[in-house]
Amino acid sequence: MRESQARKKVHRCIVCLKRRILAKKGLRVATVRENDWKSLDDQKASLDRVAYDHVVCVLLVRLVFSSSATVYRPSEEPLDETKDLGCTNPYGWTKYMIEQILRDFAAANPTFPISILRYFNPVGAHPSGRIGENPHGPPNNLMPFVQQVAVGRRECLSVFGNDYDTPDGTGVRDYIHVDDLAEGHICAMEKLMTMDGGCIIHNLGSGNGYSVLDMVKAFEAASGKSIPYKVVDRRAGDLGKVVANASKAKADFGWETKRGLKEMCESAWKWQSNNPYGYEEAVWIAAAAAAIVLVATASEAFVTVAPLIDFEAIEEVITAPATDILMESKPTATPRLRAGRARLAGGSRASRPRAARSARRASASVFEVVLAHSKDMVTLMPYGLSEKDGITLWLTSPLPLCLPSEAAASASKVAAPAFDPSTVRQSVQIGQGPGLRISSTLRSEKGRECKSIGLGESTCALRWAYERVELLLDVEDMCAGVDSGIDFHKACGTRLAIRVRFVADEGPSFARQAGKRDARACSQA
Ligand SMILES: O=c1ccn([C@@H]2O[C@H](COP(=O)(O)OP(=O)(O)O[C@H]3O[C@H](CO)[C@@H](O)[C@H](O)[C@H]3O)[C@@H](O)[C@H]2O)c(=O)[nH]1
Repeated sequence: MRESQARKKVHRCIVCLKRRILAKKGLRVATVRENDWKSLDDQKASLDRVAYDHVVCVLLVRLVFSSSATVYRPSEEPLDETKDLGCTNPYGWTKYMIEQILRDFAAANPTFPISILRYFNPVGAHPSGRIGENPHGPPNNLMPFVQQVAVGRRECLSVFGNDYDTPDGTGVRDYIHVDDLAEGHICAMEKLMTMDGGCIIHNLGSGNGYSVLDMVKAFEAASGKSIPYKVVDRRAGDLGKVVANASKAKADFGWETKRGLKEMCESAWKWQSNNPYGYEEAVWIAAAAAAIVLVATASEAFVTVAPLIDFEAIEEVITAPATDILMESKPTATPRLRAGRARLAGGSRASRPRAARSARRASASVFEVVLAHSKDMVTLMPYGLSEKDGITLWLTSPLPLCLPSEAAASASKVAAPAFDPSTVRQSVQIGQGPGLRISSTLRSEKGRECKSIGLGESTCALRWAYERVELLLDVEDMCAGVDSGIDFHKACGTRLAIRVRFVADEGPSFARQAGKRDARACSQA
């Protein structure tokens, strides 16, 4: 979908939303296009007065601002909206200043109602586990850090100080589930609909304080994981206790938090465990049952498929479109592709040494791979490679990688959703073990966008921007104990065609490693 189409779609949604709001208020709905606002005065005469006002209001003059508890002058008393303001960090000052501007603006424009919402500590995720917080780099905030420890991305949580004047000495905060926060916004918007002007300010917090260790324990209970932690010095600027007095929001628009620590931690864990590396680094591939097909071509070199092979599912996954796609990308490979599939489907381990022998003869080997995979991890283990070997992987997304529809996911069918760049995030994550370094180039089929991605030692991330792209991964170095493998984490949505080519100056040194690999492969299978 082109950008203009995406914009139109968003615009239609906005208009639809506005109409619904108006209809809910029992107002006549006037047809007003987004871009018409400048000429609304001209249209005034032709519109029903009330509807006009509300259309204008909906379009132009109602605003909810996401502010923060950080605008309050440091205080360990429960913070109500009358407490003194004053910040200790630049982020806080941005919120403070915007609040000030909005207050002034509302005063100067008495028909412009504004709601300022001061968030306390939002945590948790959408209950589906598909939308969650995705910090860039090491998380600064407590819960994302805890989540990454639980999922194995970080070793240990640092607890910033245990000598505060709090029950267990660790910092106490007012954590609020993001869904409660979202509902707070709806309440604020509804309140604004009843207002002719003015600026209202509300805290969005629960009024309950929990310590760092309370949060750790709650998360351990929700996730079943242990969260190792060590106590370190206080973080500069931290307060012992920051808790909201949230009674004003309840009094003014009937809002209060409904979800507790359990829901916060469970939803956060669902998100994090489903997406260990967040949006950028998650692999979204087929939603079928755990299945993977490797098809050896060219020199018939081999890749060991470690766990979770479900050949029935594979047959289901390798449907005509996938094959077509492979054919499209490499038409001459088709007969070998079939042969390779048959051999793999037979699952004969005895064929592996033979495949390795074939591979020995080759200085370049090509594997065609089709993946279909559910939540579980599948490991592709490059067979019998040594540190001298190079490997090149192409990951080709035949269809845009999308989140599957719920229905498709629950039916364990491969979904082929429509491509909508405004809503879809498409990504792949490749994890490597120690010693495996990868660099990559992402390019769209039409060469419209080229991007180079340097991969770290353990992960890589990319996002598809177009409907069809290739990811070219050059494995530059692979250590001798190739038990690292290449892990494709988590995924669903559609199929990936992956071509794997081994490249080495003198040919892959399978001879030295094949026996060891075979033993390992067998023990894993
Ligand atoms: O790795 C960590 C991170 C945090 N903490 C502690 O956990 C508590 C919560 O910290 P954090 O999640 O960073 O939240 P706050 O420091 O309360 O700040 C958040 O909450 C404020 C009030 O909403 C916002 O203004 C800030 O932007 C937002 O980061 C504090 O006691 C921290 O000392 C740790 O012990 N270890």
